[in-house]
Amino acid sequence: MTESRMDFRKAKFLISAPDIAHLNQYLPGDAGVEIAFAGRSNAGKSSALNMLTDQKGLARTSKTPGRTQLINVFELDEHRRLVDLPGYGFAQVPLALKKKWQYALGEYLQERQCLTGVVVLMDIRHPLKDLDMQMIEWAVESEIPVLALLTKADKMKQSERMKMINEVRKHLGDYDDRVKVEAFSSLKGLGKPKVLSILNEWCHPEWLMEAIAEAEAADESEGQ
Ligand SMILES: Nc1nc2c(ncn2[C@@H]2O[C@H](COP(=O)(O)OP(=O)(O)OP(=O)(O)O)[C@@H](O)[C@H]2O)c(=O)[nH]1
Repeated sequence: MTESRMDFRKAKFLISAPDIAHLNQYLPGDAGVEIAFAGRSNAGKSSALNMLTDQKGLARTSKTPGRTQLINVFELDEHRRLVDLPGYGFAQVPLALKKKWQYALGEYLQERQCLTGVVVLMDIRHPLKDLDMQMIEWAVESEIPVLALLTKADKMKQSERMKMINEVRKHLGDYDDRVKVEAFSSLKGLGKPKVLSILNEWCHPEWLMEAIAEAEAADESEGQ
């Protein structure tokens, strides 16, 4: 049986694609499991990916909002990938360019069959903006589980942090278990074990485990 604990430190950069057409060209088949990281520009997507994989330079971080303009794909193993999506909601970008990224983002979300879970990253100091809510609602409607990650949690005192987590949980309470809410700090590692455990669960859907077990059984009987 295949090991059921992912080693996220093994993540490696696979490709950057400007749109889904390029993604399908590089990665044909739309198969396996993809976990996407989405959020407003500057929410901390790249920093979170680096912290979760213990690799400082895996995803490019920046003080300038709007740096992640491409769909960046990182491979965990032959069946599973993490995806850094273009940030949304950044005003200071020429409209034509913004439309191009937002189109690529929408296209990815709508067309990607292997999308198994979405991490929606929001700065803990101002979460649940309109576009975040749209993203969460879209995922729930599409029956894709969501992890609402409140980033930069180190910028708040523990008591304020707990208050904010509870407020966000209350606000998203109607979605029950379909939307989980956690606080996170890429700077301090706060929330990391909890997030890794959720990602690990998403990496092992029953259908994939069955497919892997079947393939292994077929290999074994061929080898006999
Ligand atoms: N204090 C603190 N700063 C953080 C944290 N995570 C990210 N930052 C900072 O926030 C800024 C944006 O982080 P990125 O990880 O580049 O954000 P992004 O969402 O990938 O940004 P885009 O490329 O615009 O989509 C950087 O200056 C980071 O150093 C955190 O947990 N704590």
